[in-house]
Amino acid sequence: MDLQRLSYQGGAGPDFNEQVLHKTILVGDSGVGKTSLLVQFDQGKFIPGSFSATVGIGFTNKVVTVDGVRVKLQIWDTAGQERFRSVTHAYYRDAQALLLLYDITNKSSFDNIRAWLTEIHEYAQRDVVIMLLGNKADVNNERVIRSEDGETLAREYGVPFMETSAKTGMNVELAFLAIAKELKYRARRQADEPSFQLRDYVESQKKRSSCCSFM
Ligand SMILES: Nc1nc2c(ncn2[C@@H]2O[C@H](COP(=O)(O)OP(=O)(O)OP(=O)(O)O)[C@@H](O)[C@H]2O)c(=O)[nH]1
Repeated sequence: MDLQRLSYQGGAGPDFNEQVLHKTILVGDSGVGKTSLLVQFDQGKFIPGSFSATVGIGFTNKVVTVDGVRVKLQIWDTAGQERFRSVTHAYYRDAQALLLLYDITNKSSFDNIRAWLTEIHEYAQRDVVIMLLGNKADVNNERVIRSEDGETLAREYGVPFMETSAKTGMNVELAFLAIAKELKYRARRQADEPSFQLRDYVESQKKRSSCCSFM
């Protein structure tokens, strides 16, 4: 998908520049739906049609409100193709969060998750927030990766997991808001504030929306 159309300052408000910028990066194989996920989150729409691979990297700024606090996310959309890997690695280092996607209808995109995690551990900060997303959950009839397989892999690496659909919007907002909540908690934690566990939060929110799951 064409990044030219994505690189603008979305959701800016009056105190936009006063806030801490939280850099979040979308990674995963080419075609898993990174650009589509970002467009769905930012613009609430899905652009169907032929697939056009991202070239290079671009970002969208988005301000979200969590627990009454405005959190500014700078969301970077990377190209999944191998030939851009050295470019995207350079962006990992100052990322606070990484959303790692696979496509539930594409086995190799799931098999490659371990390699992505190895790269992330090599190039990103040790305490980077990672979330695993199994995208295209709307295409259940072409599913080759069971939801439990995603859960098991995520548990092995100690990261939260959910299935999403950039097409229907399923869990898209939840994924970004959960990341924003974790980043807000880390940046502004008050001494008397109870600790926030991202995985527990994601699990509780998934249960609440289990009415709409595709499994
Ligand atoms: N049905 C369905 N199709 C999707 C979904 N997400 C993305 N697609 C389609 O999958 C194709 C690839 O989507 P992109 O968002 O361009 O994938 P990408 O991960 O950004 O790919 P690269 O830019 O090459 O890294 C497009 O044809 C999208 O319309 C989804 O949740 N459901």
